[in-house]
Amino acid sequence: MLAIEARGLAKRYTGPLGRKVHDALRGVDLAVPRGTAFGLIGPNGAGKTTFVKTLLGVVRPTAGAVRLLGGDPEDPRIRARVGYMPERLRLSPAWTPLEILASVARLKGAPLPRPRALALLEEVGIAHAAARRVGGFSKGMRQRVGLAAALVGDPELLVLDEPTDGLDPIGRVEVRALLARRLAAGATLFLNSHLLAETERICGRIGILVEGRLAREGPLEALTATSAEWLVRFEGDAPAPALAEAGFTAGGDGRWRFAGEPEPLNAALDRARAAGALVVELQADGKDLEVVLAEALRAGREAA
Ligand SMILES: Nc1ncnc2c1ncn2[C@@H]1O[C@H](COP(=O)(O)OP(=O)(O)OP(=O)(O)O)[C@@H](O)[C@H]1O
Repeated sequence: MLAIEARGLAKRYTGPLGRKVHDALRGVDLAVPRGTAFGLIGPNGAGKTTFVKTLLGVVRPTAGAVRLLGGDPEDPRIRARVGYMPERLRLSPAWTPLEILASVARLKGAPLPRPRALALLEEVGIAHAAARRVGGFSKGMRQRVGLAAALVGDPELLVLDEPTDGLDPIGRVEVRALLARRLAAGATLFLNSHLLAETERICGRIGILVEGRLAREGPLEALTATSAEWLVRFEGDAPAPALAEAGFTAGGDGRWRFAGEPEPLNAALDRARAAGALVVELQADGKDLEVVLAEALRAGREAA
């Protein structure tokens, strides 16, 4: 079952008299299965926010179609099952977090007793300010209120545009843990973020949007994997000739390199251990998301 299904999604923003302004989306196909976490990344202006708004029926696509949780994103019954946190939160300054949650609950037609609202605010770490006006809140505090608002009604699909923007490092860890709990409970996460490390930690599947097109899409491991290479650190006085004999080559940084699939790697590690070596660190030699993004950008611009 799919949580999100986009087919041939295109969005052309037009100016007065229909003059062409910008093709923000140029035919995006995407399927996100239920219960998974998907991260959309890409440079400024790539069309990420337009994509999210199109998903949610906030922006009408020029061409193509979207299904959310098997239904129409403009259907209020579908909307009630989706939690959305926009990139630019507009919170009425005179309202308190409790009042904001109550109003979201009314809009969604979801009952929200006060203890449940307080529990939500507790979960995002803002319960201490539950009855204070948000006008005086810091960016991080506002962000937490926005996240609590997105969680009203325990949505099956959470669409979050830059959810950790403005949060301090502890706040980021807390939000990551919260998202992991929701995912474990069966929710689907769709994250739009500039923070690659953040996306890498939360999402199992990644899409890279470049100039309105999905340049790459797939499981994180597949996007970041190089050929099967491993870096191993042995305890200081490991016998170098025996390591070379076992199939390792010196990496130059104190680590040893092994090229091969997990099975031959383990056999080589067994040989090294039999010769008295002790493994203290083992790492797959992959690219990080930053490198993958840079490659996708280069390829996308060369193709354009
Ligand atoms: N309402 C609008 N009218 C005209 N052009 C728009 C409108 N909204 C967005 N655009 C243009 O569409 C393109 C994609 O914008 P969008 O906000 O979707 O990108 P983004 O990937 O979310 O960028 P960022 O990472 O900077 O938030 C940009 O060139 C932007 O200027």
